[in-house]
Amino acid sequence: MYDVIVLGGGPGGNKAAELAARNGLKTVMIEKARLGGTCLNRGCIPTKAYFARIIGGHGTIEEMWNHKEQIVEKLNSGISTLMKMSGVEVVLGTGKIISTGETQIVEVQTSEGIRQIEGRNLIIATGARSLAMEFEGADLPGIITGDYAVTYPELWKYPDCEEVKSVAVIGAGVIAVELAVLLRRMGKEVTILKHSDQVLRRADKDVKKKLIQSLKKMKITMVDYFAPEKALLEGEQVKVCGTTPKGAVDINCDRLILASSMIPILDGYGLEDSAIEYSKKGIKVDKHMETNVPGVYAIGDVTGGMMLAHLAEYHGLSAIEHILGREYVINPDHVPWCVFCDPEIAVAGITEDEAEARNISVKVARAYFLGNGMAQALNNTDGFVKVIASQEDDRLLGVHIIGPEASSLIGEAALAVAQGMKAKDVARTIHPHPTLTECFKDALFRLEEDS
Ligand SMILES: Cc1cc2nc3c(=O)[nH]c(=O)nc-3n(C[C@H](O)[C@H](O)[C@H](O)COP(=O)(O)OP(=O)(O)OC[C@H]3O[C@@H](n4cnc5c(N)ncnc54)[C@H](O)[C@@H]3O)c2cc1C
Ligand SMILES: NC(=O)c1ccc[n+]([C@@H]2O[C@H](COP(=O)([O-])OP(=O)(O)OC[C@H]3O[C@@H](n4cnc5c(N)ncnc54)[C@H](O)[C@@H]3O)[C@@H](O)[C@H]2O)c1
Repeated sequence: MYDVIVLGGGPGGNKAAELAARNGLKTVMIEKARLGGTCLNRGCIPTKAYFARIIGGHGTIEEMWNHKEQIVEKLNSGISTLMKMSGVEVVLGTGKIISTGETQIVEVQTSEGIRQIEGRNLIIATGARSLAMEFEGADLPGIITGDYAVTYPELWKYPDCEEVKSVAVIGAGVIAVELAVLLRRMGKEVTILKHSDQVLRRADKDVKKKLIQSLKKMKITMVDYFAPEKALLEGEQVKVCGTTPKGAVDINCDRLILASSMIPILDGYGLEDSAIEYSKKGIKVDKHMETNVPGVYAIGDVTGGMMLAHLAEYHGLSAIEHILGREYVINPDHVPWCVFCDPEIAVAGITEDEAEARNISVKVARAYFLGNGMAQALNNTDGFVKVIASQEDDRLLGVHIIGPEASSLIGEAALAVAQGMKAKDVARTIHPHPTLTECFKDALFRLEEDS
């Protein structure tokens, strides 16, 4: 009998299994494909390997695919080693929940046959997939879903990628924006077909405005309020036909990427036949990530909401702490997130609009990278840091960065927001010179000047 069975070996499952085993719990993790899940094999890591090459300017397009493959291989074997060293037993095969209750039973179809595994606790970490779009022809060749788009050699690998001159992307979320920017910077003609007039719906309004300007400057075409009706093949090309409030729009492209949201995976592992509560938004959990069935937890993308690798890991921490009789509860306002486009975007805390919706009176200030010595030295001055603090008690509520190395800069802001620090105290924490972090400090001081 195991103490913990983890179903799914992505970032959520890996972290939960590692923490469980390191805390002395007898742990088994079941994975049907490759360790590392979406994040390592076709999500965060491959896209950022491309990002570093294409946007960071390290090396050529020719080297890019191999660089990505090497990183994925290296990290994949790193996870195997980590699991072994932590004392996690890894079972490769497809798991199916057979029963839940006092004892959780999962049956695993392995290459050697069926194995039945019993445990006191079960953690479901089966992830998400791209939402299937329902228009006619959505499954034609040349049409790719966002969750697997980085695995296609014809989009990224030289010389195969030379064949593809134009790409259209349906969606305007993080996946759509990141892929559109990478492909544009590789020289493709890129069209973003948007559901509304927005991009990155959860981002701050000034950041969105700046992002749209940057996308236009890059000559990425955007079509607003596009509703796809059908797709057809015209020779080697895909023709997407749809409507907008201004009339019919047809787009011809070599490849079409469907990136209009990810949805939790709720089928294929016995969830439907179990007593575990779920809706199409995901498996329902409480603040400890426990489902309605005591001893059964769900973490990561399968719970819906914000789908982020780091959040999946912290969900894992929350579940394991609860199993150990301790508590770690996540405040959704304290989950930072980043978008690896050009300029980079990073967020900690809430937006001005969210503050307004909650009747919180706020003060807001900005500082621009144009006035920052290190940004000037890096010749990368495009963007700003926007800070939002409570008018009442000066608590830092939100930090929104669009600019150089935004994703590396957000850690400090995430700490300050999560710890409920006052903007004045963060500003008075000495920031070294010359660094990009001074732009954050400058925005904080400006908050004092403006109020
Ligand atoms: C293109 C793209 C880029 C992304 N970039 C970022 C980023 O930069 N930063 C970020 O934070 N997030 C990013 N994400 C999101 C991130 O990948 C996910 O939030 C993260 O992978 C979720 O982790 P998870 O453990 O919940 O699920 P997953 O990583 O999806 O892992 C689930 C695992 O469960 C396994 N599994 C499923 N069913 C079974 C079964 N029945 N038996 C055995 N195993 C099973 C699957 O094979 C898979 O390995 C990106 C996603 C995509 C698609
Ligand atoms: N850098 C990162 O952290 C990173 C990178 C990629 C993905 N992710 C995560 O993965 C998850 C999924 O990303 P995503 O981009 O699919 O989702 P998302 O929720 O960010 O965006 C979905 C987008 O698709 C649009 N859309 C919805 N229905 C549509 C339709 N019928 N036609 C056209 N557009 C439509 C929405 O308006 C929205 O802009 C997110 O939670 C995201 O945070 C994170």
